[in-house]
Amino acid sequence: MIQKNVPLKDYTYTKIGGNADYLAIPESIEELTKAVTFAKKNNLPWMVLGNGSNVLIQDGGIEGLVILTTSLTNMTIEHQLITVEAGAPIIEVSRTAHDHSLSGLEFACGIPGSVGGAVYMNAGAYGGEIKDVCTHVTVLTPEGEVKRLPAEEMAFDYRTSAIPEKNWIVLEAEFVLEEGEQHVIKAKMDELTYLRESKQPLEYPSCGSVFKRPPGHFAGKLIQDANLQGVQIGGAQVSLKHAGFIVNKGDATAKDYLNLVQHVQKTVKEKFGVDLEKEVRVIGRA
Ligand SMILES: NC(=O)C1=CN([C@@H]2O[C@H](COP(=O)(O)OP(=O)(O)OC[C@H]3O[C@@H](n4cnc5c(N)ncnc54)[C@H](OP(=O)(O)O)[C@@H]3O)[C@@H](O)[C@H]2O)C=CC1
Ligand SMILES: C=C(O[C@H]1[C@H](O)[C@@H](CO)O[C@H](OP(=O)(O)OP(=O)(O)OC[C@H]2O[C@@H](n3ccc(=O)[nH]c3=O)[C@H](O)[C@@H]2O)[C@@H]1NC(C)=O)C(=O)O
Repeated sequence: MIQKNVPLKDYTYTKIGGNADYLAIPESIEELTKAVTFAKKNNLPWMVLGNGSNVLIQDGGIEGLVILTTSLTNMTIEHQLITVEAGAPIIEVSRTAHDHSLSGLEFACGIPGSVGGAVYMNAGAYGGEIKDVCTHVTVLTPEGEVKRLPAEEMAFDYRTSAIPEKNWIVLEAEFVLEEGEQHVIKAKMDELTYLRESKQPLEYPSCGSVFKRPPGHFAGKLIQDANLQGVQIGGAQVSLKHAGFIVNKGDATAKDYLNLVQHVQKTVKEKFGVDLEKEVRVIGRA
């Protein structure tokens, strides 16, 4: 079940990154807990990877065990409640909600992450956020306990939650939605898909927004106004379509990407006095 020295770049949206020392792809929550036990027994650090849409894995790869959740996709629907395992794509949950005439997850119809990743960072788009609909999260604690916790204990905020600090692994999330009319739900999803496709460079590998919105500003606008669009280091380029994205033009390394991130941060700071904080999670060995 646990493989050694596995390339990770095909598990990420940027198509960048070195190897994991160990990789587990559990097919059940029991197998996931066994993988954590393996890491503990062997004194290895462990981390979770979902859809790989918000990470930049460095070129030296990842020490210890990477647990990939993408095979944990069970979902049940009971009236207005959807209960779903961490590895399911949030896009699938959004589609299922539509199919059952449930409203509240339309905002997530184009969000590329897994349920676990979306909960971990309180994913949001077009005015909606996970915290608007998530009522409970079942987590595995570092001590090995499985706990079903109310959303209040997640401390959801703009692109953050309590999960990283507590070192919890999300196993399952519960979403409570409202009954709606299917054609209205569909119209909203179509509108958001149109907006996303017309504004974001989905034709190239990337990790979405590289920076958070600085208070009072939009990262993309600042980067555009600093004339940074099209600037390229190695294979990493500030997108010509949306300046808040850095795209991989084919052969970018994590080093290229991070050098460009630094260049953008420095230039925006010099021109506008604003600090751009990374939204993407940079992990692994340089
Ligand atoms: N709004 C948008 O358009 C976009 C939004 N995003 C959002 O970024 C997020 C990325 O999701 P995804 O691609 O699945 O995540 P990733 O695979 O990119 O993982 C990112 C981090 O999330 C943590 N994580 C992932 N799954 C779990 C889990 N089950 N339990 C605990 N922590 C977990 C890991 O933290 P650790 O290292 O601490 O283990 C990991 O480093 C989503 O919220 C996605 O919606 C991404 C791109 C565009
Ligand atoms: C892509 C992600 O999420 C996205 C999410 O899809 C969109 C849509 O709701 O809103 C956020 O982007 P964003 O802050 O860049 O929002 P956008 O609506 O695209 O742009 C904001 C403003 O900046 C302007 N803008 C944007 C890009 C650009 O090159 N130039 C520019 O001037 C836009 O015209 C708009 O007035 C999320 N990012 C963050 C960090 O909050 C992600 O999390 O990875």
